Amino acid sequence: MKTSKSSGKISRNESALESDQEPETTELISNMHQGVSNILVAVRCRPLTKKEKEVEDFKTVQILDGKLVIITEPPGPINKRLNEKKYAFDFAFGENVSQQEVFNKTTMFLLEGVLSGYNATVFAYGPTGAGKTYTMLGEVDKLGIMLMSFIELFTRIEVLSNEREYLVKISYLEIYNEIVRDLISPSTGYLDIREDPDKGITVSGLSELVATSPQEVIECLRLGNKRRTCEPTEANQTSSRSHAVLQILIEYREKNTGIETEKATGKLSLIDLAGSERAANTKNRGIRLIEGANINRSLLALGNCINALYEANLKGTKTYIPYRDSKLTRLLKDSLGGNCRTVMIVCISPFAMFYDDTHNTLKYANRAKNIKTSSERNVVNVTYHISKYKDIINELKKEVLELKKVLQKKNSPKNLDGFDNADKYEGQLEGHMQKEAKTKKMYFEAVSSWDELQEMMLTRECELNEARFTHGNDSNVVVSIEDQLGKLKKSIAEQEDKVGRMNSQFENLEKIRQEMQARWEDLPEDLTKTLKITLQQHIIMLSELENEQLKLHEKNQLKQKDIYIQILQNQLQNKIDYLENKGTNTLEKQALHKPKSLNQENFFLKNIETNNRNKNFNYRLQGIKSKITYVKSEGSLPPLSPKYIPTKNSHKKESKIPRYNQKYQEDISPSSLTEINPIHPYSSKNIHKKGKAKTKRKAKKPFIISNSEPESARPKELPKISDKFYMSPYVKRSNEQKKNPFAKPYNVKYGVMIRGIEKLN
Ligand SMILES: Nc1ncnc2c1ncn2[C@@H]1O[C@H](COP(=O)(O)OP(=O)(O)OP(=O)(O)O)[C@@H](O)[C@H]1O
Repeated sequence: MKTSKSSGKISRNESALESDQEPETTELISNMHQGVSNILVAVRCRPLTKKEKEVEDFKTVQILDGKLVIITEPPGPINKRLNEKKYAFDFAFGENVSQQEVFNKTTMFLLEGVLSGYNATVFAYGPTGAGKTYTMLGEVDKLGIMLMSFIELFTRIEVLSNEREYLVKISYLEIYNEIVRDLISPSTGYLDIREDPDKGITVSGLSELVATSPQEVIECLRLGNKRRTCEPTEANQTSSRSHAVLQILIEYREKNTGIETEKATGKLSLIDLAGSERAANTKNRGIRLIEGANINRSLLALGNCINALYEANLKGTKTYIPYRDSKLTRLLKDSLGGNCRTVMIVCISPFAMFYDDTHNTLKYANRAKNIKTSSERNVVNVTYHISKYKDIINELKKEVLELKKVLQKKNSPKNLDGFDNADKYEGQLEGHMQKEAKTKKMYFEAVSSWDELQEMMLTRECELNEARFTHGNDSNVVVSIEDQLGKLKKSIAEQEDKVGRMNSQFENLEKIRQEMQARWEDLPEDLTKTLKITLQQHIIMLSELENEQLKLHEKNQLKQKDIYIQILQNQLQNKIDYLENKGTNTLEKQALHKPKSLNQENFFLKNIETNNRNKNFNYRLQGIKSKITYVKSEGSLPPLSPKYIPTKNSHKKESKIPRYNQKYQEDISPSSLTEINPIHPYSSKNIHKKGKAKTKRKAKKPFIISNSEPESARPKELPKISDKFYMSPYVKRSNEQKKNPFAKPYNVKYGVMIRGIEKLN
């Protein structure tokens, strides 16, 4: 036998179920399992008995397509025309349908549920002599639903015994004249029907027999039926005068779980009702009449309950259901509207004399089929197999995740009305951007000031050199310039500190900005977009600011190169002059020029060496380029190197390198360089403002330093200026951020000049 351990489902019986059941049954079963409908109504019409055929062989009932019941009013003296009514049911079984087929279609599918903790009820309803007992209990060799259910249940339990421990208990009672009696132990007397909050409807004191095989149940039923109140009536020679209720309780517990599991209980109620009858037809008298009244009373109550359930279903509202009107309805409370899957097998007779009963029965049945109830599993103590716990845990995990998401959404500002928090976040960003922009500007200002100080220092160094050359080392002018240089160096060091502070301030602000961005993730999508766009604009603005600074710096670098070229040209020219004069001039001339030229030459060579060793010289050249600007714009003489001081011999110099001749003569004319101004007259931080050395400039003709100089006119080799000046990493990053402004920024130093400061340190 094939079993499925993991799912606990019954393979053998499922396949048996599939093979035995009609497709429409599968649909009905599916509907019942889904709770679409919890009541299945089947009609079974028995054949005419011999006796009936002798009286009247007209059949009032016809079954079509296994679902349709056509009832025809027998023709009489008044109604000559045949009057037909049609009713459709879940199943309609004709007179030739076997017991097995009825069981397969109406009861077999319930058993799986019963074995898994659901309640199910099958009851036969109908007028007396219509075949209820035949259907439920059966006859010799024609077993009814009760016995077939037992046989099937025990077969299934055997299959499932590897996984579950089952306990089967049976009780058998009758309701006779509104009295409940135990059919297994008749000595228990009359019993009470009670409603237990946990167990549902129970009969107190009812004996329960633990059954281990179908044979035990057959024996029990045989004994019970002997005790059942049956009397011959006009309608039925062995008429059941009571409602017989067989209940099968199935408890089970999962095996081998390793976990203490709880038990589940399924209950199958199989009911053979007493026949509904009309006193007129039965011709009962005395006790039979009272029996009939009680039977009809309980069946009437059953009919009323079915009606009420039908009405409630139509209205979709809660309606009072008169279960308490009879013992039967009290007992069937959870078989009709409660926690139960119910099958009502309506037995009818085609005998013409029972036409009215048959018709009324069909009307009830028609209402009953519209009842929908909600079925629940009896989970007093639910037992699960270990594999099911895994599924449950996974489902619970999913549920927890979903709930967390819901909770997050609920707590998130996204759910606050619209953009309640938009102002707050926009305000924060605005404030932060202002801080960043301000800090960045302050940083650039600090660097510019530092640059200016560097420029001044270079100027002073040039002046110092000149002063030493002109006035001697101990002169007042030299001492004064040395003093100024000392102060300048101190200011430069302070300015460097300031630049460093500004830089780290900006870095901190950047971190804060990143934290702020992270907080935006939980905001409404539109708000996040707005904030990101605003931030993007801000970053672009910063980049533009940085680019401007870079452009300025590059421009200065070019000018510095030009100046440097010019210095080299001068050196070269001086060398040439010196060599030319060496052979032709007098010894006095040589004495006059040689020391000066050598002095100048040493000064610049020293600077070139310094430049090669570190980049200080670059910064000093930066200072020089500023001077050029002054020279060009103001026509003032730059107080630069002694190189530019003309020789007293003012004859036109002829370069031996022809390509330099013209330019050199234009640039350095003797008349324009007769005097030098040792103090830069326009420096904003001119510490010599009040100095006595302030003199008026006389020279008008400045150097013409132009970047438009043809390439061929430039010296082939220039002192290298570090690549780092051509592209700021910050600008690089900003360009990337233009593409993706929210890309994670990598760790860089900001600005080009700060690097220079580091080098200096
Ligand atoms: N489907 C059937 N095929 C053949 N015979 C049937 C069928 N149904 C009922 N009978 C026969 O009809 C007679 C009456 O049936 P049964 O006793 O089951 O009726 P009942 O509804 O239980 O009546 P009551 O309510 O009075 O107990 C019996 O002799 C039974 O054998």
